[in-house]
Amino acid sequence: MTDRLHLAIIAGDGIGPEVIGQAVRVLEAVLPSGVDYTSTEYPFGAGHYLATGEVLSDESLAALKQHDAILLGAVGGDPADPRLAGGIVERGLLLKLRFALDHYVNLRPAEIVPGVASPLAQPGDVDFVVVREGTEGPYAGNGGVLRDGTPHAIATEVSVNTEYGVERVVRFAFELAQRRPRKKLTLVHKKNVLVFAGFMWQRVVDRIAAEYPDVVVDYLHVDAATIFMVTDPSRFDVIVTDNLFGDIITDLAAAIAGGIGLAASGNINPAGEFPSMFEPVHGSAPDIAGQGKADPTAAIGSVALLLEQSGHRDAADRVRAAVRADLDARGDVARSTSEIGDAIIARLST
Ligand SMILES: NC(=O)C1=CN([C@@H]2O[C@H](COP(=O)(O)OP(=O)(O)OC[C@H]3O[C@@H](n4cnc5c(N)ncnc54)[C@H](O)[C@@H]3O)[C@@H](O)[C@H]2O)C=CC1
Ligand SMILES: CC(C)CC(=O)C(=O)O
Ligand SMILES: [Mg+2]
Repeated sequence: MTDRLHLAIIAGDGIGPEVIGQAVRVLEAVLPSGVDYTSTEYPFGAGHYLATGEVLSDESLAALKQHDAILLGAVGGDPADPRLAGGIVERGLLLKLRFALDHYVNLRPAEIVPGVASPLAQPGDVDFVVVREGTEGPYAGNGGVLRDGTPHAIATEVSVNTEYGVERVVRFAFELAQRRPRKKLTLVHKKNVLVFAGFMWQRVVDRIAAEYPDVVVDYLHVDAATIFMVTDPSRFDVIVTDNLFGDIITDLAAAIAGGIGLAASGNINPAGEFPSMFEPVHGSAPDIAGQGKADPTAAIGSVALLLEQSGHRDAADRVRAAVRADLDARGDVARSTSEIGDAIIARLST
């Protein structure tokens, strides 16, 4: 346990500030009194970029590195705004942070808890964790356009997979699987077509599996994984996968586990060389921004992951218990963002 938490808050765009407002209230309500806690808000996001021209300067990155953890809402503005073309904020801020802070583990748990309705006809057990690689794959920025603007333009987006990068995230996933009761790890890839990267992932999994003989190892092509996530989610325990597949299947995982408004995540730098960053799986949801409709539960669940990673396990458990109690009592009554925050805070045990 660390007794210092100097937190950076990037509330971001759209519903980001709405959900982060509630998440910070919860965090501050559960932090043990002896912790040296400070919070610093940073304005980064699409709005800040449009107002100032800064996405994330080197000085800002250096300032963020001084913190113990980062809590992020969501970034991204109107996709139709030509000034934001090319994912300038998503890539220049969010991905830049994940890469610069070496967040090679993108941890995304999915669980149906009592009181939560799943759209699945027969929900079964949804209780798995996706370990998504966070620094490589097609998101690494290796690509370009030839003959741009002509009828013969060629666009490439190269998936980068290093043995080093794959090995460290696969090892993390095995460690996690070994600590869980079912001890099962599923590699999700597309090795029947993406043979160069897929074979590397499989080879690394096979090699590391020898060190974890009590972990059952499975493989699924990503397309089949989406079938089983809907028809038989109980077959998953820990999933390890690359950056792109992990992005896609975790929105699906969120949907089957009660909705994107509930899905928390952590961008983890396991060795603690750099601050880890915690954020809901969802984006800035411009379609509901400013209406008090956003569910802050995903952001609050991300606070639980932050507390856990910072060594405050009791506080993390208190947040999770309060979220569970609230979900169990929620019913069909529509509540505003702040009403959900109030209800969860009221359920925090002492
Ligand atoms: N980590 C991040 O900062 C991310 C940013 N984005 C960015 O966010 C913007 C919008 O992206 P979309 O593809 O529309 O994905 P989105 O996740 O923002 O929204 C998808 C759907 O889920 C709903 N939704 C999302 N969060 C919710 C919540 N907490 N409560 C209730 N409903 C919620 C939205 O209203 C929308 O109908 C884009 O600019 C995108 O690039 C997208 C994903 C992640
Ligand atoms: C906006 C993307 C860069 C990120 C994303 O969708 C995610 O991490 O889930
Ligand atoms: Mg996503």
